[in-house]
Amino acid sequence: PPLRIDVVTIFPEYLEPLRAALLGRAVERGLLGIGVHDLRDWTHDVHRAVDDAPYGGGPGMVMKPQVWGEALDDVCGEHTRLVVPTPAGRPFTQQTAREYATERHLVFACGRYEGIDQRVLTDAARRMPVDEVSIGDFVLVGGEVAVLAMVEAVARLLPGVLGNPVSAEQDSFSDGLLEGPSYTRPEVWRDLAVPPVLRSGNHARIDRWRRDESLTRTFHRRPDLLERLPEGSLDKHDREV
Ligand SMILES: Nc1cc(-c2ccc3ccn(Cc4ccccc4)c3c2)n[nH]1
Repeated sequence: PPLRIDVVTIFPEYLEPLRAALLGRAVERGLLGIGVHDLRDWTHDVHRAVDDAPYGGGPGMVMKPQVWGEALDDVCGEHTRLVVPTPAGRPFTQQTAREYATERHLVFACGRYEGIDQRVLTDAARRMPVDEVSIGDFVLVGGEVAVLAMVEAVARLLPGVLGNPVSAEQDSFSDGLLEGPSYTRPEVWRDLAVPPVLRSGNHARIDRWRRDESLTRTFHRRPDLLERLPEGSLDKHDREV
């Protein structure tokens, strides 16, 4: 059965982009299921309160455990992995996306304010795997944008979602290096010419040139990725680049 994704948020409209374009069509074609739920549907008070002041003081508000507990009781099932975006999370990487693409059911809990009462995650972890994940070392206002990014990264790995599956394999991060530059017509644009090797038809030379571009770009922009390459990833020529 296709992967099912549910998102719980106080701003369901923030997740509308999941209904558009490539992802929207994949849902229409039954390649994955997406449900978006308004957290306030699980409130019982007239003000539909989802937040309260933090114990111990400090700025901002914290999301109430009771409301989240009831929402997750309804939305999560026996095959659910709960994913909670947070600045304090483990890094979400392409490897994480690959793992999530093999799951049966992902529930994304979108926090706002200063976050969700920690007991919600502690309680959920009694029944299901719970991942607190960060999409990068920058601070957002809530989890919704992080969920949009993660859902897109996961969905594109699902069979049939991308037009040309090959490009998912030659991912920026599949050989551990950054993608090099890309070019298309015209051959000269604002007096800038396409690198002649790409028009040579010599595919061995083209592949070597592209790999050299990837190595150079990775060395300059993400030297950390070069440290983490598996042994033997770089041949003698690579090292000379
Ligand atoms: N990678 C990443 C994730 C987030 C994120 C995710 C969920 C929430 C829920 C509330 N906030 C605001 C917040 C700001 C600072 C400290 C604590 C909470 C969130 C931020 N920011 N950056």
